[in-house]
Amino acid sequence: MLPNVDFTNTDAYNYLSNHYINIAPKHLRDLFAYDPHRFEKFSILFEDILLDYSKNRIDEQTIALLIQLARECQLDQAIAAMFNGEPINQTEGRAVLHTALRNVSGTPVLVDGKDVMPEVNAVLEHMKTFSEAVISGAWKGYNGKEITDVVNIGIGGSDLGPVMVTEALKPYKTRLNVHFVSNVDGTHLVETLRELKADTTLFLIASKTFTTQETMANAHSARDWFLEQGGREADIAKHFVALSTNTKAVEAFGIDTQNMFAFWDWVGGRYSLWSAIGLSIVLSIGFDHFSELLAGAHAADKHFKDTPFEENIPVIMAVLGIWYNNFFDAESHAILPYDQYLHRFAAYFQQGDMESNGKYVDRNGHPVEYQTGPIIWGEPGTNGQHAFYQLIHQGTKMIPCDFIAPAQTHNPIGEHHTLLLSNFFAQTEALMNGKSEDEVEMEFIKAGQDTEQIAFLTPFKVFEGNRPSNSFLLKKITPRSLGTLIAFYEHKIFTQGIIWNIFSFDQWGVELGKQLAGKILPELKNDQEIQTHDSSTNGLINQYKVWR
Ligand SMILES: O=P(O)(O)OC[C@H]1O[C@H](O)[C@H](O)[C@@H](O)[C@@H]1O
Repeated sequence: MLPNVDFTNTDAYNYLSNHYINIAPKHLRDLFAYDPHRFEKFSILFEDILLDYSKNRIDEQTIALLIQLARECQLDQAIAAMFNGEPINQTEGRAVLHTALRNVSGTPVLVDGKDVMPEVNAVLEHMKTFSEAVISGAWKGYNGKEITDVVNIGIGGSDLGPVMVTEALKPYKTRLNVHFVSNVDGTHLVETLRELKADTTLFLIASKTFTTQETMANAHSARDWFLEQGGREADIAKHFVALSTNTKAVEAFGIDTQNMFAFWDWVGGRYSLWSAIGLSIVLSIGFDHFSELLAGAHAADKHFKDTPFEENIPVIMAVLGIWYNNFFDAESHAILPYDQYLHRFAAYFQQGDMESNGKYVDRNGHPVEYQTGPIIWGEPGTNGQHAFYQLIHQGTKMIPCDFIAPAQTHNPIGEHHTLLLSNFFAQTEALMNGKSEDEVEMEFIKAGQDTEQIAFLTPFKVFEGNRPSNSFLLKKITPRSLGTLIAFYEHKIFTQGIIWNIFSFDQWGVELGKQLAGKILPELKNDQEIQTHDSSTNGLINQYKVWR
């Protein structure tokens, strides 16, 4: 079972509250000036990933107290409970074992006394043989042609992870073109299918529950399209496979269960890219690269489980987030990859983090009296610099940022990568140092600006700095390093959920909208004026009925 500690009642929280008063007025520039060893003290190298967290508003005592906080919240016990397959997702009565999906060590993992690894490995073997057949062209469509295009139909966790990873690992692409359809807006499916041919297209219907409205609607329309384009009912087995935990619903849809890739209720949707839901990834980059992705994540799992908290990357990421969220009142956290291939990384962790820790009820069922999960957002650099960085540099909100960049690019053309990396280094330095009044004035004087203009313009050109960031420098984005990085973020989210004493692995908050949409749907099927809702909802629905 999970521990149950109100972190605001711990000794560490008390100490941190006092310590905050001491740290808050200090400028990072000064902290660096006082201590030339900050980088050595506050950075961790793991394989080909360097985390530099020295540009945070911390000193050694801050980290010691934050680690004490994690200890007092019994994080070690919680980690053991997760890895041991205890039903830590208590509101759904389930274990949380995405770590078993990448347990390449072969050691048994028990759920209710049963080792799940043989089943995990059997599905992986199925994914291997199937993907090899499709990639090699041995798997033929109904006209005897090779598959050229794969369309993954899924949403949320059954979409975002595979999209993010296939984009991130495009340099490893097989000959298959993999597409993703998630939105129930028909435009998504129509635009995706426009260029495709039924006899060379393979559909993956990806849904843990196989009941999700959007996915089922898209799957049925994809099947209609397939039949309209010349495919027959008997050909469906060659062109539709299911990735799901729900065998009955897969059968009811008409997919041969031979072509079903199973996973289990102990895999959370937003943690499922490592499971059969990753089949689109396997088809996109090949099974060997997928195995490396799993191995990278497994290495991160071992690091998280076995490393003292002081040197533990996910724990450090998590407690720094707590420091800003609960002491500095930061509301959001930006993820800023300086790598075009990682352009969906922040979007992926919007679900990963916000669906996990966007909760106001603690593990006792009581409303919390403190802040929980932050708003996660971000876009790749350098694009973001020309869009929203203004607010990060000179806005009124504190936005802790994670900067991520590879030292080596997959596309070394001209000076591009050096230009990119110069921006990556410059941004964290600028956020940290800022630019003082003196510096601004000196610049003006050098440029020959007149005194009146200098007095007027200086305040706008000053950057207060002292804005915190983490830097992840990776040697290169490879399947292994990406797997490790994703798993670090997953464990960060877990750690924060433990400290906030919330359940990170359910998502009841998405149900209300679904229920109400279900109620409204039949009301849209006639032309009668609606009066069953509040005046706003009635007004909107009735105007829609006039215009449609
Ligand atoms: O995989 P599915 O069962 O289709 O679920 C898809 C998604 O829908 C739900 O609304 C949940 O909020 C997500 O966590 C889940 O990933």
